[in-house]
Amino acid sequence: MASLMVESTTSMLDRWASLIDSGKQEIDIEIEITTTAGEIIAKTSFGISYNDGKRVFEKLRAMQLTLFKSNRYVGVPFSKFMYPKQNLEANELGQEIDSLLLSIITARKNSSSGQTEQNLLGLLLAQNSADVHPGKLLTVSELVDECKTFFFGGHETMALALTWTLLLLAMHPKWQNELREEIKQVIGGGEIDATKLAGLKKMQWVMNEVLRLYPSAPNVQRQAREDIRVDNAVIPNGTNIWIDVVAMHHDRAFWGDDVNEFKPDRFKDDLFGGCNHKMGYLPFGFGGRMCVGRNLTMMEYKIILSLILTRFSFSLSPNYCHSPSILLSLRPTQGLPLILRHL
Ligand code: HEM
Repeated sequence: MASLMVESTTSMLDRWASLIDSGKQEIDIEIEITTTAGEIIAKTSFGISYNDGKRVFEKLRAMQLTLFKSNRYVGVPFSKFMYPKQNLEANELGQEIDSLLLSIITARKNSSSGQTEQNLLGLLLAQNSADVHPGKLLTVSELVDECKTFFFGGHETMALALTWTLLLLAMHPKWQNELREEIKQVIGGGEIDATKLAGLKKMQWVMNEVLRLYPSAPNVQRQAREDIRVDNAVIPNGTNIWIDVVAMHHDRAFWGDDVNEFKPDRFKDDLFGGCNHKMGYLPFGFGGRMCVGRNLTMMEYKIILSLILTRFSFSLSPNYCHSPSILLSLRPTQGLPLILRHL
């Protein structure tokens, strides 16, 4: 997987280099990184090219926009009658996405190398045979659902974590230099060796701090399975609960007076960044449903950021307009224009 990540990132950075050489120093980083993260998940998880996955991404994005308008009413009785147009659109998009994914799965099943490929889809198909798990097979619609979660969950949150990182590093050039120094010491000048990535400790603090200030998954959902008493309030069985991660990560009572400052070293000696509540830091959720992609995220984040930092320095464009907004994920709604320079 690491070599596929390096390949996609390098072609993005070569494109940036050509743009700079042709006199265009300002680049909208958010679009660039989202496209590259999409290409990486398409290749590493499904063994397909970005162009083949592109239609799925486009439909998923359209569905995200449609659902966002009505998603606060998930679980509210009769809510589907409140937004009939959006619900109809979302249903149609859902069916189109299902059939696109189904055609990817069918093509893989029918290909000679399909079930032996070492990517998520290859492994899912190989495991999903009666010889390996008698009686416990996934249905086709469950396979489609798994693929959908990975397609969507596997690139946007990741791309946003990097986008917010580049914003904060552009605002704190001291941290760009600290990370460059660390990359030099840990990785050296040659090709990236994935086994050395764990040594990038400061980069890990930076990632943790970025996900604290701008958690790309801004809330986590749960459903009460029994009546739950919290002080004097009772949350009735069956209630859908949205846990506001952004609010918790910005709570002065948990983090202290410097809560809104970018201070990666708060994670230096503490995995929870000095938060005084054991459930106060939840960028990847918690418990049995915690993000299954978090180790992959750390690897991809470190590879892409190392490659960027060793080729370019960057600062914020005067055209940047700070507008974080929740559209299922936490996004910079006006993009992230940066001024890039060759190192
Ligand atoms: C910065 C990057 C990422 C963030 C912030 C993030 C965040 C999250 C969060 C908050 C959840 C819900 C956890 C819960 O309910 O407790 C989740 C679930 C999930 N994530 Fe991620 N994620 C990231 C990257 C990825 C990647 C790269 C993949 C796949 C390659 C992925 C796949 C999934 C899947 C499949 C689930 C559902 C797990 C389940 O329900 O059992 N995520 N993620």
